[in-house]
Amino acid sequence: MLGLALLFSFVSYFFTWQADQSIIGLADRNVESKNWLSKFGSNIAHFFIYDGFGISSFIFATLVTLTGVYLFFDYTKKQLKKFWFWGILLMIWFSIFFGFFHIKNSLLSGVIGYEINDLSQDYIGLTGTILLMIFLAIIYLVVRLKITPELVANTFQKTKKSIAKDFSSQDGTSEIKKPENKLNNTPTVETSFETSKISEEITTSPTPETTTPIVSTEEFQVEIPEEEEMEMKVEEVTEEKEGKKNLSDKLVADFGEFDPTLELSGYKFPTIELLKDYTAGQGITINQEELEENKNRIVETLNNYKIGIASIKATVGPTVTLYEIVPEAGIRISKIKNLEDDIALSLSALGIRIIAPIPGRGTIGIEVPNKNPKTVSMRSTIASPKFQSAEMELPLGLGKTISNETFVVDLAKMPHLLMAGATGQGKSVGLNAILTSLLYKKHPAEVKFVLVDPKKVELTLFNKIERHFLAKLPGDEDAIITDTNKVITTLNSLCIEMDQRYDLLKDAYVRNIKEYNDKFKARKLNPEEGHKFLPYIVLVIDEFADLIMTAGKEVETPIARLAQLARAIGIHLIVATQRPSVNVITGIIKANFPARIAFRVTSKIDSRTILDSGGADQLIGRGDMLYTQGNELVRIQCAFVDTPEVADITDFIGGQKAYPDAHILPEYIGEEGGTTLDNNINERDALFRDAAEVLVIAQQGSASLLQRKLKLGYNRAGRIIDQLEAAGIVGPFEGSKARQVTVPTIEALNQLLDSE
Ligand SMILES: Nc1ncnc2c1ncn2[C@@H]1O[C@H](COP(=O)(O)OP(=O)(O)OP(=O)(O)O)[C@@H](O)[C@H]1O
Repeated sequence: MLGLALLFSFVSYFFTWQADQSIIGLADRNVESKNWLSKFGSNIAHFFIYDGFGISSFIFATLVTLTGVYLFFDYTKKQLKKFWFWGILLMIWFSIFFGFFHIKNSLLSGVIGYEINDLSQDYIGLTGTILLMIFLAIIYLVVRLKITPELVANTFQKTKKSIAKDFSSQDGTSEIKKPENKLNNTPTVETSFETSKISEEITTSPTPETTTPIVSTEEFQVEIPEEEEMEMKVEEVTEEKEGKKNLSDKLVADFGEFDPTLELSGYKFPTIELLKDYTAGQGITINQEELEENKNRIVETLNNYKIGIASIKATVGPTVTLYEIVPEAGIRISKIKNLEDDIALSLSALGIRIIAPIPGRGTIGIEVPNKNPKTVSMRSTIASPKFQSAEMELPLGLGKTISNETFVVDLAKMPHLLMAGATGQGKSVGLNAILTSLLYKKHPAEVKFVLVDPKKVELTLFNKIERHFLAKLPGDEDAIITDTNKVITTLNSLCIEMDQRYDLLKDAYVRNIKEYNDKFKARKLNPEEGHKFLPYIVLVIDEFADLIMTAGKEVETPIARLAQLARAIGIHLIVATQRPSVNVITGIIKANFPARIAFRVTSKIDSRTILDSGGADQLIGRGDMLYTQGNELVRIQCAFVDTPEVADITDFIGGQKAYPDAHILPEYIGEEGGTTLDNNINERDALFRDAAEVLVIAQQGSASLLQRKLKLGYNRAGRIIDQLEAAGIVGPFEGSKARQVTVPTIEALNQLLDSE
């Protein structure tokens, strides 16, 4: 508004200045001003125009208006600053410039313009002043308006061309010659620019005076690059980009991301109603009497041993209650730990566990079993928000912790799980809970199970979901493996699958299955090059001890290999065993299974084997378990899922549309599959002789020996063994035992081979 007021008063000042001049500065109210804004207008206009910068004060008024607009609309302040800087300079330049015409009209330059002009004429003379002004004008044009000599030359050339065109198409030559001459005669644009300015400023209103020539030159400036240079460049860039904007983007745009679940798009996840709610109406009831009683006994027992307690706190869990005590200052923790049995005796309870100290809390924990333990139902675990909202690749809802929190872990992060527990302590229920968790969270396209069940009865229910969730060897009837020999073949087949997956990952330049699948979903990997969506494979082995007993190293070696390498390509192992003795859970297996679950075991030694510490021997059974992932132990009450519930779930899934077959694992031609005993010398492996020597020296016909000594893959070693059998160097397959070597010495071997 101030800017507009200035503009109005400036404009009207031109008509009324002579009349108002006499009243300037007078505060007399009787005197009237003819200015549109009365005395304010005449005073302010007089100050700016007469005493200040003359006609160029309009630039100032414009700047003030512009500032108002910028502030009102909250535009960038940087641009505004630029306007002010150049506006003020332009105002000074014009007021000095109009100083030349001061005599004719004193309003043009204002006092400041006139004085500066006069001063400079005194010092550098009229010519000097004119040259200086021209110099300043050139600077303004080049710096502010970016009008460079090249641009001017270009403009001239263009105009020349168009004139020449017109010239050839028209007859009236004299008319066109005129402007051409004019253009040629003016060597720089500045001079022509200035003359046009002068004439315009004197005759017309001052506001457009400065802008008209500028705008016209700007138009020129923009036109040239747009027509000649810019377009060419833009075309090139976009062409290149579009060419490179890979096929995948186009495919995704056309078909959307690849959806692995498409084939079974109508698949319905099992509903929560299929699970029973064992806790219905139970809730967590706190038995105050029991709590008080236990507390008193703990305090009493400790007092008997002269251990004072500063404070005691209880947390009631589903099966055990944790009493956290803070001993008085100066009490040794080891003293309390040594009293474990005495406290157990005084509480007359099984399964007391003392945690001294509880990591991260600074207290000592005494876990005492509840008189009335609660069952944690699978239903409550699955329905818990923690499980439902778990953003995990393979979420497992294991049960509830001592503070009644649902315990959910990611199998993909573990990356393999070892479970141990004496018979009847809840191991099979635990396995079912794990499988149920995955069935509730994963689509059949995302995960496949390889189930090994030497007991033959534990996992049979899962047969019903064979064509949805199970993986099997080609040609096999049953997907659930119960036969030891099949286990060896399956494990080796998984090793081949692992190698193949690593090759795919390598080709796709990714490091793990998640990145690979993401890339595949984004259609960046070509299925024609062998790429495919890779489901997670979960290998579950029940009764591992039984397997080790019958197959020994033949099972251990591929398991160790899978455990070491398979995490990145999405093969995860869950191994359960009754007897966690050291010859079952060997060092190499232990090292690769950081996540472990221990149900109740019978001895401290077993507990140490599985957990590397005691504690599992003090559990109370029935799903009471300890979980570790390499660091501290967490006591969990395993979720309970009964066989009829599992049957319902597998019925529900099995009744839906399925894939034509189970997921087929790669074929493994091992020792067992050596049916083609064709003794063809020409088709022998290049390492045939070396392999024969290795076996003869070792007097042991095993494929894994060849793999180790000659650094071979399973496939190749198996093939060589077949060839050796065909050549009569090793005996036939003998189950878990290594084959017999029929050639006693190297000399005999050489003789045999040379005579062939
Ligand atoms: N989480 C649990 N909550 C309540 N009860 C449980 C739980 N887990 C197991 N039980 C009880 O313990 C019994 C034995 O469990 P389970 O069959 O899982 O034992 P196991 O360790 O697999 O035995 P085995 O090794 O002989 O197969 C179950 O029938 C059930 O009554």
